[in-house]
Amino acid sequence: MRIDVVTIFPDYLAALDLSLVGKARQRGLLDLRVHDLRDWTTDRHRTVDDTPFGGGAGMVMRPDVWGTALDDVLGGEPAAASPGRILILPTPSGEVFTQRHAEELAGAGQLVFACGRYEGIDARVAGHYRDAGLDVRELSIGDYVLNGGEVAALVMIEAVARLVPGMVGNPESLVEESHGAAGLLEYPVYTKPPEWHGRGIPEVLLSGHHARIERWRRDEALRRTAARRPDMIAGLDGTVLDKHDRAL
Ligand SMILES: NC(=O)c1ccno1
Repeated sequence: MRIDVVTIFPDYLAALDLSLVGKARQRGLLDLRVHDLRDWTTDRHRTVDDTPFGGGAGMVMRPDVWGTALDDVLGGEPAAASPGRILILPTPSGEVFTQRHAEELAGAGQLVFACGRYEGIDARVAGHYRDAGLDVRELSIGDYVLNGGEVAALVMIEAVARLVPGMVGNPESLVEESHGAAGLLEYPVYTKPPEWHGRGIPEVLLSGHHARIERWRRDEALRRTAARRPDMIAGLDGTVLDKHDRAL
């Protein structure tokens, strides 16, 4: 998978050289490229923004600079001729990014993140590439406002990259995670020492009885989800909950 990030703060993406994503880059699992938007400016001040039409506070990022940058990063072909490519604009006004998005995006050939700053990117940029047939997503990582799209891009890249085959050592570890296939939050986990500040381990986890352990973990996942995210319980497919679950 190729991931491109276009930003006026390339150093913000330095974290992508670390940990799992960094190792994946070294192993050739991810072709991750960070671009400085100002490299596509033509004036000596390397201007990327201007005042908003209609007035108002702040500045808006120019469509002409973004257009030349994205045309280059998208390979210069007509965008529509490139299936498997997705242009992502992180924005607080976007659809909320979820694990389902991460799973879908992990199957793309190329993700291009356009990180806006100031009051955002001129709306014609998204429209131009959408009308050209490119899959354009305006996505938010949550109901709050950041100073730019870089942190949101980091969050989405990590959530996606870890799902790319070969990224995590044991793919099994992805199965029971929160927001995974079961549609629940993950159960509580414990490790050594067996006692800590007078707190022990749930007995069942020491029993070696796998069926009981599995049942306990599912019960805890259901209890935790019902307590913290009742909306997720409401959204469960009716066939997911068995008689025992419903009795909890
Ligand atoms: N909530 C967000 O994803 C966001 C992106 C840029 N500013 O806020």
